Amino acid sequence: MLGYIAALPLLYVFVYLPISNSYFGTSPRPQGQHVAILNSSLIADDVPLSCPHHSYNTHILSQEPLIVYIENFLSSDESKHLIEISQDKFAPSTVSTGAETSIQKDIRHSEVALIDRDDVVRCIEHRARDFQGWRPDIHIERLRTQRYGEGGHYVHHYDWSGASREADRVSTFMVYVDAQCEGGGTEFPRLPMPDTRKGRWCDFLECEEENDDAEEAKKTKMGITFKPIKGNAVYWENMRPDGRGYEETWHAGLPVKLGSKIGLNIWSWGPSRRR
Ligand SMILES: O=C(O)CCC(=O)C(=O)O
Ligand SMILES: [Fe+2]
Repeated sequence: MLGYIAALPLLYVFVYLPISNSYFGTSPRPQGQHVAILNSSLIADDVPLSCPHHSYNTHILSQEPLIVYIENFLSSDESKHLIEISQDKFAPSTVSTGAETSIQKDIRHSEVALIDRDDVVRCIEHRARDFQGWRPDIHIERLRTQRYGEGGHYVHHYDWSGASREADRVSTFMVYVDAQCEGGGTEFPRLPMPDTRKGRWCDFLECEEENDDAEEAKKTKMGITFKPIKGNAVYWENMRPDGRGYEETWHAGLPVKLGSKIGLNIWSWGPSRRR
């Protein structure tokens, strides 16, 4: 059972084709190399772009699957800009089962804006590709902001689709662009709580009160919730090396109880290793 995923770009034009010499002229390429054919919802390699210096802090939550918390992924000017360019584009979010795409507010209650690729946005795309080591085999899906009002939420789901043998969403950046809200955390019920005595996890995760019972405190607790903190991001890898999705990445956008939250989805597509 795949469950619901955020509406997918048109897959049929994003097919990883084995490169053949006849298609690409005479220069021979090694067998097994692949190339993506892109449509307007996936971003092709770009002309070089000069981006202002930007720095962020990283905190590794897990190595397998790789999950990294990124402080200051966006500057406050970038967040402001993303909010501005999204305003007149927000439309009700959809969910997709693979075959069908529909609005289902019991599953996903929010609005999404497919944003234009101006220079600020392209520098954010560059940052996301740079973070992933400029992997030549991945392509970023057109960026979308997502706005949740009171009661807005997204039930537990995977970001990977499993729908195509050729390509999948190999990684996710969940970026908090605005977070003037109560509630609205991003919950991963299948991830264990890290040792909160090490690192600054309670700055970023919902933490329980200190437990005086030493035995109780030692037990590993399952389930973590990232607080929505403006400018910060959670990065995770969706796919195992064998091509299956990581079940640990099952996650939800918890209901916003008060106020509103704006997220930014950065999804990278890469060749599927499924057989
Ligand atoms: O808003 C969140 O916290 C999660 C959003 C999400 O999982 C998604 O858009 O795929
Ligand atoms: Fe998600």
